[in-house]
Amino acid sequence: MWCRRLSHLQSRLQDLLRGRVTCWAPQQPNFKSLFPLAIHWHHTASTSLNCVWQQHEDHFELQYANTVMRFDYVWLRDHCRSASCYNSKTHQRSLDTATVDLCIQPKTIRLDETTLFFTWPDGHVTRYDLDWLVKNSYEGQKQKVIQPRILWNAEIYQQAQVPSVDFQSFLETKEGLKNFLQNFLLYGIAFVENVPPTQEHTEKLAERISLIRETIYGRMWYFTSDFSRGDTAYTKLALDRHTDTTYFQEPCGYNNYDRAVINTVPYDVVHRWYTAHRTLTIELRKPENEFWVKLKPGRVGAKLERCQVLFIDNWRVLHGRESFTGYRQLCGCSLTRDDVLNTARLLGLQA
Ligand SMILES: C[N+](C)(C)CCCC[C@H](N)C(=O)O
Ligand SMILES: O=C(O)CCC(=O)C(=O)O
Ligand SMILES: [Fe+2]
Repeated sequence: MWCRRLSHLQSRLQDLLRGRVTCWAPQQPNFKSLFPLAIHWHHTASTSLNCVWQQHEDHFELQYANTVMRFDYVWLRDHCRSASCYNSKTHQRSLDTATVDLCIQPKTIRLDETTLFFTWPDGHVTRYDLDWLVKNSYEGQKQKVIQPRILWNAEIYQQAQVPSVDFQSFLETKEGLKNFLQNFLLYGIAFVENVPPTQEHTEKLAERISLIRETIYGRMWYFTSDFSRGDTAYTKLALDRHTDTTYFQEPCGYNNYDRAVINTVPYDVVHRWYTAHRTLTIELRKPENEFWVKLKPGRVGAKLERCQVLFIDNWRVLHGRESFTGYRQLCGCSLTRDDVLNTARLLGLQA
């Protein structure tokens, strides 16, 4: 009898969790006697809402919008949006999380239309809209569409024929900026064309999407092969693929030239690192993984021509150059990742 009831109960619970049952009352009057811990399954009045929830000993379980979510009670108290717990003007928490009892459980839970009301032992009431819970739950986040990233090699990128964005459109239209950022997020590189070949215009472009990051090389850098800095970038030498500023606590990404002495791990770990480094380097140096771009010069002699600006996501794409002869000048800057992603999000992109 016990195992039958149990299997019967389990199958009903599974039905419930799979959303096949929208409202279900225990079959036997002495249902509570079956389990030491009564399982409170609650359901909505209208089946259209199709919301089922259960108050467990240590968490709250909610099935809604085809998602089964589980919430810790401290989390439910901590994320309260009541006037005393949350500053809706600044979107900041006023509640001191450290004052929430880690063993807190709601005294009552009530669903009214699409709002759940949790009443806590001290009488405080927290209300959650069901859609807010889906959007902010761990299970809801997992389903969220994340910004796709297209992994590419030279052939894939060339075939993609990714359009550059024109300088004017990038600076003056939301569409132009959004298209640029969409490509940048997808591929990790993106071009702006027809840019007047001046540091000021390059700076204007950069400030359109981010704050400019001041580094030891200055805010906007304008450099040539004059060895004005003790760095091979300021020479005519070829530079193998790399990213810059790896010696900073908040680097753009990693770089073999600037790598300091490895002395933070014992020799056997060092050897594993070299093996991994070799695997990565071999992959990076495969010709099919190299995309060569001949940057259009903006100034040839006294002649000024509009040129292009290349944005690189240093966390995804490395850069380098061939050795060269003659005079060559490059202007650019480093951007702060948070601000680039923030601009993309403000335009509705998943960044
Ligand atoms: C010339 N420019 C200012 C662009 C940066 C030079 C960076 C040099 C250094 N090797 C590094 O990788 O950080
Ligand atoms: O000269 C170039 O094209 C790039 C040099 C470089 O990698 C750098 O300055 O960080
Ligand atoms: Fe570099």
